[in-house]
Amino acid sequence: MSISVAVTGATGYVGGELLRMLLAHPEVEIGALTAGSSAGSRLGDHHAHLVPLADREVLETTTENLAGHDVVFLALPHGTSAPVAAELGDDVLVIDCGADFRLQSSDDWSRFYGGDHAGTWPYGLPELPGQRERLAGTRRVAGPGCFPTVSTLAIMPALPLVDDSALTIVAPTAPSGAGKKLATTFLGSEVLGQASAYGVGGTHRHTPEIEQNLRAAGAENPVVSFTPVLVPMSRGILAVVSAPAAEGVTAADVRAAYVAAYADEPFVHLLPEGQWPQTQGTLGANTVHVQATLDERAGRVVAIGAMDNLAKGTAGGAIQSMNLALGLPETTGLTTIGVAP
Ligand SMILES: NC(=O)C1=CN([C@@H]2O[C@H](COP(=O)(O)OP(=O)(O)OC[C@H]3O[C@@H](n4cnc5c(N)ncnc54)[C@H](OP(=O)(O)O)[C@@H]3O)[C@@H](O)[C@H]2O)C=CC1
Ligand SMILES: CC(=O)N[C@@H](CCC(=O)OP(=O)(O)O)C(=O)O
Repeated sequence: MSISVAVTGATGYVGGELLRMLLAHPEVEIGALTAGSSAGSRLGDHHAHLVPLADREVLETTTENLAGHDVVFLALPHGTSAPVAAELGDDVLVIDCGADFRLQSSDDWSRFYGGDHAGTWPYGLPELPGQRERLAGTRRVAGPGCFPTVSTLAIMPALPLVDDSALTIVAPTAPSGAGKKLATTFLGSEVLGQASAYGVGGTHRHTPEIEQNLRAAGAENPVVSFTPVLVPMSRGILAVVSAPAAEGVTAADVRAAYVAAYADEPFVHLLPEGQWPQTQGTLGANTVHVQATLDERAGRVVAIGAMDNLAKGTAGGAIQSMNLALGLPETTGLTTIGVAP
């Protein structure tokens, strides 16, 4: 089986990570590579690490250039994906790495993004209950935001054990989450050697997406206070999630819930008791490392997830969804092996 794949936004961070991972996929043949203003350049001018593709020309993102592929990944800025997707046939598997089709509520879309809501596609987080079935055979996938993936997987098993109306998430994150254009405008002197919170006070646009996921995972009335924190690293997120424990919950209950939930998940790695997730172990891998416990004194469950925002957080997760949509084994071409030190 050879699946022809086009990547739009190929010169960006997500496009580059998609191509790095697709090069390792045994069933994939890499077709058109497209972008915006950099059309006409060589891919190697943008991604020196993608040696096998260095001399490939970057094409314009047009319907003609995307025609004839089995799969089209959209790694474009918010609002750019919907018009491109509208021109692609229903038989083509289209996977959007941006936000255009993630939210179910048009009110949430208006409040956090503004403008018209393009619609809702099957959501590319296979670990949510029933989601593998929804992704099987689909020809449209909305790839999740990076904070929603790691936060959801960190706290999901504990939801029956906590008050889900009082969740807090504080998540140190890498500037690469902002994309190449923005990340290269951060001054080194402003990012190196400091940490800075942003999107404070319930304003970050991933807040409704996280709550949507927690509802899908069984939470009745999830209310999340989410604060991302920019820190000096090239990739990675460490999501620290906590919520009041329900009456009578013990540390053993918390551990048992995580063991049961993740025993068979290929890409969620529950660490041995007492070992806490670090971003480094996830770099370049399609994994989330998870640990949780009970803070008995404060009466809260504390759960931590580490993830590479570009790997499982975007490109790897998108390829995992591609595998499911096409009926391939879910793990095909995806690694759980990170990079260290
Ligand atoms: N970075 C991350 O960690 C994550 C990103 N995402 C999402 O993935 C998508 C891509 O993000 P990222 O790679 O970080 O962004 P980048 O800014 O790094 O890359 C954007 C890409 O889109 C291309 N592009 C920009 N405008 C247009 C246009 N009008 N038409 C065609 N191509 C265009 C750019 O091409 P050119 O160089 O020619 O301008 C570039 O290839 C975004 O929707 C983002 O929200 C999702 C989860 C995590
Ligand atoms: C550092 C930084 O700016 N990170 C981004 C993460 C964006 C992301 O992961 O996803 P989408 O943009 O596709 O929603 C942010 O906070 O918006």
